[in-house]
Amino acid sequence: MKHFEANFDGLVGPTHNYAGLSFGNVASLSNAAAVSNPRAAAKQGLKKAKALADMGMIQGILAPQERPDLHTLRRIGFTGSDAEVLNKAAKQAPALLRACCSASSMWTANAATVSPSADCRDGKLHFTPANLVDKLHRSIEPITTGNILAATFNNDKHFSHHQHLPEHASFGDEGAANHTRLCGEYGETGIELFVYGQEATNPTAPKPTKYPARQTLEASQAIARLHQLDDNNTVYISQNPDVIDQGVFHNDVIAVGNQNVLFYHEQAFLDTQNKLNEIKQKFGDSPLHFIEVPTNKVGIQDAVKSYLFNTQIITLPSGEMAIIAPTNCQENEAVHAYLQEVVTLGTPIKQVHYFDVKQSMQNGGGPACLRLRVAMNDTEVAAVNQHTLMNDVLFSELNNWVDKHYRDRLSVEDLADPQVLIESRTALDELTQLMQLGSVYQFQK
Ligand SMILES: NCCC[C@H](NC(=O)CCC(=O)O)C(=O)O
Repeated sequence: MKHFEANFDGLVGPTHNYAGLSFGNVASLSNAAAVSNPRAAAKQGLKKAKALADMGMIQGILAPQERPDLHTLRRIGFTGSDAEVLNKAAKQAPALLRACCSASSMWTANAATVSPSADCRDGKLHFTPANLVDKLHRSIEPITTGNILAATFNNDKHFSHHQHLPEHASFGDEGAANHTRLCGEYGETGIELFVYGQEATNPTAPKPTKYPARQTLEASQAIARLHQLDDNNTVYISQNPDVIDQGVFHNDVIAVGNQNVLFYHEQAFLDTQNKLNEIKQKFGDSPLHFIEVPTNKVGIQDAVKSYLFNTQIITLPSGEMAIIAPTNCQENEAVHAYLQEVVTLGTPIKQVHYFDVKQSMQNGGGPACLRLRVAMNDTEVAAVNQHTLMNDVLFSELNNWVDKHYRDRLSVEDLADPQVLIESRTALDELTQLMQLGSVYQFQK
């Protein structure tokens, strides 16, 4: 049996915009009200996804969500025709309208936590959509995320889909962005690392003071129970609250792992040495590479700005590992120098590839945010909805679809335009046919 790690990238939706919705996410706040280019954003994402497929990786695409979210606007009391609902919301509660228009589901690292079958007692691959309760605009994602995941991984024999955790701050869950898996070969049982920002039921535990901690220990533990993980293969690590207060709103802004490599900033965690020892002890005797980046080489601000750690580390078919980095890393002197050095350190990382994902970066989403990792064996890959897998045909179909439906300019004022809603629904309806997803959206029910 062969094993792979697939990446499922979020297709950027037609309403991609800069609304400044994510307090604690420096890029989102600093680009608030900038004019976006949804067409360029979608194409930047597709280009990265296709490049990975061309490198021999299994690459999938997850469909975007329906925005503006008329269902939520009606649920909070706006009435009338669709155009009237948009108009009333724009006049009476513009901030709520903006929250209902974000294309934030594109960051599929926050779509769900995924545990491969080798780690789970029942031998199935488990998915739990993230509840994303810390941010209003993201808290409206999980139900449709669950629909899209079920339509993509549509085989009950191999895939187990859970409901998102209870919608309360005690269970704040941001999905795979706070979850890393270390393993030997992808098919071997791995060590699942859960990184949290606060303990909901222990008020004296460390937590940030300026910005919110989006992930709780209680949420991480609930996921581990649901996914039937073994305690001997699970490690819980507290994020360093000081770095959350400097803009590290998810662990994947400061650490990333792949197979036997953990790449992290020296300030990423609390109790680092003990946690590294626990990982080593649970990982066993095979070689493990901890690549710790010191502050005197790359400071937290440089890491947050460049997204050095929001890179993907992938294992190429040759066995070599490559870092998939945003071009922003090339533009930062200290980070670029570090990346030139990292391939010489004698670790499995031998290559760095740069991609322009600036439309996403301006909202705080780098290459790693744009993808959900799903380690699978060949039987499981065969059980995936094949119309979601990237190849020459899907790439050209999706590019044509974007050209046909997406605007190249969108401001927050445009979000109230009923025409944007019509364009978005027309596009998504066509997409569900193209990717054979069935009716995953409210407007299709
Ligand atoms: N993993 C990266 C997630 C980025 C995302 N940004 C946003 O939602 C910004 C949206 C806006 O401000 O328009 C977030 O913070 O959850």
